[in-house]
Amino acid sequence: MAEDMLMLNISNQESTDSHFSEKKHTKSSSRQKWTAKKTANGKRKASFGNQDYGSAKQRKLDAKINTKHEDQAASTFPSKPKTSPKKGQEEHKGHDRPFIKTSSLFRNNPEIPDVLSPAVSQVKEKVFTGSSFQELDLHPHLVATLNKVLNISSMTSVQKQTIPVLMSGKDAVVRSQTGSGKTLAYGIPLIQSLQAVQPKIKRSDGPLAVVIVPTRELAQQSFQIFQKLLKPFTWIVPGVLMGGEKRKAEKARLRKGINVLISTPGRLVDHIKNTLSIAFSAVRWLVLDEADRTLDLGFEKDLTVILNALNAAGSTRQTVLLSATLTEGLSRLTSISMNDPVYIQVSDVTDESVDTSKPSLSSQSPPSQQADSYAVPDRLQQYMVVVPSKLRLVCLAAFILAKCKFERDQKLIVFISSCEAVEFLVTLLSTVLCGKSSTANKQQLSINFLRLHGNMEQEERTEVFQEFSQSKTGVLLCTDVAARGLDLPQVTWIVQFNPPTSAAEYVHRVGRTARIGAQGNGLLFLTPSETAYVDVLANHNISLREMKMEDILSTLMQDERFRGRGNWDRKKSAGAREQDMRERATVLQTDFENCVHGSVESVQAAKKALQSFVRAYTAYPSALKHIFHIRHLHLGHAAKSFGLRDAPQGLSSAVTDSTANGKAKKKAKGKDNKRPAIKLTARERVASLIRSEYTSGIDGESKSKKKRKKKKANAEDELTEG
Ligand SMILES: Nc1ncnc2c1ncn2[C@@H]1O[C@H](COP(=O)(O)OP(=O)(O)OP(=O)(O)O)[C@@H](O)[C@H]1O
Repeated sequence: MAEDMLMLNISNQESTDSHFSEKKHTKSSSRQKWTAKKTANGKRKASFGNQDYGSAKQRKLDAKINTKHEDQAASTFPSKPKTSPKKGQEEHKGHDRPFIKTSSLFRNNPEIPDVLSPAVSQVKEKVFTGSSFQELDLHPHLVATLNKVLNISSMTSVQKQTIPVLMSGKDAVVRSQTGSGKTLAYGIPLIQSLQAVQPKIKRSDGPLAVVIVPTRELAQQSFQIFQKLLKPFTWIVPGVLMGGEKRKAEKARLRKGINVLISTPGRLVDHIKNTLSIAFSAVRWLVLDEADRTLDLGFEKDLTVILNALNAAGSTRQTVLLSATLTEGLSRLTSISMNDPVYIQVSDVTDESVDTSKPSLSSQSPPSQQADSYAVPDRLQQYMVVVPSKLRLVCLAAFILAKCKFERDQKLIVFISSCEAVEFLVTLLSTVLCGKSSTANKQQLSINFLRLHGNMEQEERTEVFQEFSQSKTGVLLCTDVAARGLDLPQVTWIVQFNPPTSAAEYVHRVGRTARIGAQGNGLLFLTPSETAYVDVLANHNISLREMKMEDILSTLMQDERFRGRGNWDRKKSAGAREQDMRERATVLQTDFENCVHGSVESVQAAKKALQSFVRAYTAYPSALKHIFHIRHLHLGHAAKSFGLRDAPQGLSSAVTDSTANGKAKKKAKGKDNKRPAIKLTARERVASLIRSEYTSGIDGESKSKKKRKKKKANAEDELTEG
C-alpha cells in the first residue's frame, strides 16, 4: 500500500519523486556517513561509511520508482532509437540489477546544437631556441647550476629575449605562452645581478628583490626554484611569505633577514602593516608574476600598499611584469611606476626567418598586434563536449574512467567553480567510481583522487600539491586556485568541468598541461545553452574540436560494473549499442544518486555544492551573461549533476519559511497548511538559492558562525589570495 502511494506520487512529475524516495533512502541507509576520516597515515580520506548503500531490495525499489516515473514521455535525446527489452529479458540471471529504464536521464534534455568552432589562425610560439646559456655573460656557477641542478642547457624563446633586456637594467613587460619558462626568464638575470653586488649581500640587508605571485602554491614553487638557483650563492637568502602560514614564524624569519622575498599580495600587505622588521630600502627588483591576475580588481588595493611602501623606502628598482595573457589594462599595469619598459612578446615565431633573439615588438610600444590573441602551446589538443546538465556527472565520470581505468599513465586536472563543489565531487566520484560503496559484485578500482581549493588548511594544501606533483597518475579536482603558474609535471588532461570566467583564465587553466614543448590535452564541458562560449574563445584565436558526448559515455560499455539488466546484443545494431550505453549511464547515475541520498549528511553536502555552483554561475562577468545566465539554468537538471534526484525542495520551503521570499509566501497562502507544498518557478528557486545560501538556516548554524563563513567565502575568491 505504501509502495503504491509512493508510485502514484512519483508518477506525477519529476519534481515530486525525490521527496519520497529521499525519505526512503535516508531511512534505509541511516548508518552511512558523509565524512572525512583520517587514515592511518594521517591523510584525510572522504568516505560514506563502510556498508552497501544499495541492497538488492532497495535497488528494486529504485528501479520501480524509475520505471513508473520514466514511462511518461519520449526522449528528446538526438537520434535515439526506441528500443526496449522484451519481457523475458527483464530477468537477467546472475545479475542483481533491476531492469533499468533509461528515459529519465535521457529525456527532456535540450537539443544538442551543432557547434562549429570558427576557423582561426592560432598564434604559435616556438618554445626552444638553439642557444645555450653559455652565450650570455652569466656567472659560471649559475650556468653550472642550470645545467646540473635544473638539467637545462638551451634557452627558451622567452628567456633568450628577456634575459639580455633585464641584464641591461631595463624594466620589462613579458608575455609568452604558458609553460615557456618565464620564471627563469626573470630568475636568472635577478640572481646574476644580486650575486655581483659588492660588498656582498648580507641577510641584514633585508629584501633586495620582491616577487609577488597570486597564489600560495605558486609562491612555494617559485621559492623552490630560487632555492635551487641560489645554491652556489649561499650568502643570498630566499624566503617565502604566504597566507595560511604562522605570522609569528614569518616575522622571525623577516627579522633574521630575507634577501629574495617571494610573497602573495595579501600576506605581504599584512606584514607591511604589522611587522616593524620589514624594510624595503635595499630593494632593487620588483617582479609581478601573473601580473594581470595580481592586478585584478580587489588586489589592486594590496598592490598600491606594496608600491607605496617600496616608494617610501626610496630605492630605485627594476620592475618586471609577466604573464601569458597580458592584454587588457596594460596601460594601467605599466603606469604603476615602471620606467620606460621594454615590451617582450614571443609572438608567431614558427616562421624560421624571425630572429627570436630580439623582442618581437618595438621596445617603446605595448603589444597591440595580436593583443587579443592568446598563444597556446603547439602540442596542446583542445576539445570541447556539449553535455546537457542532467548528464554532466555521468559524462565526467565516464571520461575519468576512460582515462584512468582503460588507459595508462594518465594524470588529470579537473577545474570546478567552487570549493564546496570540489569537496563534494571528489568524495562522490571516489566513492562510486572506486567501488568503495559498492555491492559485492563490484570490484574496487584504485584511482588517486585529490582535491585542492582555498578552503583547505594550508598544511593539507601543501601536502596535496606535493603529492600530485610527484605522482605519475591521478585526478586532481580543484578550483582556479590551481589555474595559474603551477608547474605540475606530466599532466595529460585538463578538464574544465565548469567553464572559466574569461578566455584568459581558459588559457591559464589549459596551460597546466603541454608545458615546455610536451604534448597535452584539454576538454571543456559546455551545456547546450553555453555553446556560444566557443565564439568567445575564437575571438582570442582559440579553436576547439568537438568530442561527442556519446563517445565519452561509450566507455561505460567496457565497465561491467555498470551493466544494466538489458541483454543487448551490441554486435547486432547501433540501436542496441546506444541503448546499452544509456542503460549503463543510468545505472551509474542511479549509483550516484543512491550514494548521495544514502545519508542526510551527503544530501546536505550535495545541496551545498549545488548552491555554490549556482552562486558561481552568477559570478560570470556581464560581458558573458548572454551565455552564462542563471535564467538558462534548469535547477532540476543541475541538481542531477550533483547526484540529487531533484532541485532541493527543503531549501525552497526553508526560504519561504523565512522572510527571504515574500513572493513564495504569497503563493503558499491558502494551500495545504500541514505541509506547505510551495511551488516556486525555476527562476524564483534560483533566486532563493542565491539569497539563502548563507541565511537559509538549512544547516542550523548560529548567526555568528554563518557570518564568519560568509566572510571567509568572500575573502576566498579562489583567484588571488593573501
Ligand atoms: N630553458 C629551459 N629548458 C628546459 N626546461 C625549461 C627551461 N626553462 C624552464 N624550463 C622548465 O619549463 C617548465 C615551465 O617553466 P615555467 O613554470 O617558468 O613556465 P611559465 O612560462 O612561467 O608558465 P606559466 O605561464 O604557466 O606560469 C618548468 O618545469 C621549468 O623547469
